[in-house]
Amino acid sequence: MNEAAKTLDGWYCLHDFRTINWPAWKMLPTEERQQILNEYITMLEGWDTTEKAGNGSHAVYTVVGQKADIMFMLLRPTMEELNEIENAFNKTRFAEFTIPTYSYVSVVELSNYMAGDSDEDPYQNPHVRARLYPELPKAKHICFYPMDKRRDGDDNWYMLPMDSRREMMRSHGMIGRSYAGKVKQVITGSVGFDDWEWGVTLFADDVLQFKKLVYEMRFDEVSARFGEFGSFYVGNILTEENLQSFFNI
Ligand code: VOV
Repeated sequence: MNEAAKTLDGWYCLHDFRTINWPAWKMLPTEERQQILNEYITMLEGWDTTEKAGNGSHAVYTVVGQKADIMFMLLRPTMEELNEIENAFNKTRFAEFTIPTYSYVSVVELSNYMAGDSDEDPYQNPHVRARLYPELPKAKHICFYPMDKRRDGDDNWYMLPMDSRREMMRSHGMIGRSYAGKVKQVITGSVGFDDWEWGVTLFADDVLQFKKLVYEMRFDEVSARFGEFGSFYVGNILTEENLQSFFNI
């Protein structure tokens, strides 16, 4: 049997995409809209408390285009907690004015392609921990898409020997590293959890860097030969400061 890459797995991850039912939202009296927003803000403050305690992280972005209006990215130590947050959100009054459009379930993942030989427990390494249990950056922009590695005839990633895969991942990592300080990536594994094999979430203050990075990677063998991609979602951060104007009618 071919050697499977070993993964380190961190926090569980839910990407939740919603459109806003603007016609219904518009029908509400201003005061009621504000009450609903206050309840929503209270929920976000709860998430902030969890984040500050180091027990999870979250990101809230508006989505450009018609695939969704807002997206939540939630990280928690267990699948149960993700489900609890999802259910709690669905029971808020605010959720009554949202329509789910897409969701993605995964877990923060690091593979051992780049790992050196060491006897230490990687889960105790602070650098590894910072990547498995990340505080999501408050970057201006987010880009999310799911992807697979191809399994088709001669282009079957899963039939390649470990050394070939490692070599290609090294090249992938080199391109990625040249975007250090411009794009931060969070790779989440979703084999057995959702319809694609990975979720790719990118954060940047300059939105154009997403296009440059993804385009450059298309010429790199691992993406050129083996990458298969789902829908792309791109958006802008929804902070507490711009939340009022976003929901204002
Ligand atoms: C922002 C830059 C960036 C950087 C630095 C980076 C580096 C690295 C390293 C070093 C490694 C391997 C070890 C590990 O950490 O797991 C990976 C792993 C991975 N990547 Fe990556 N990647 C980036 C960015 C980055 C992008 C933009 C994409 C999408 C590809 C594209 O064509 O659209 C991607 C995908 C992945 C995936 C799906 C995996 C897991 C593959 C597997 O088979 O297991 N990735 N990645």
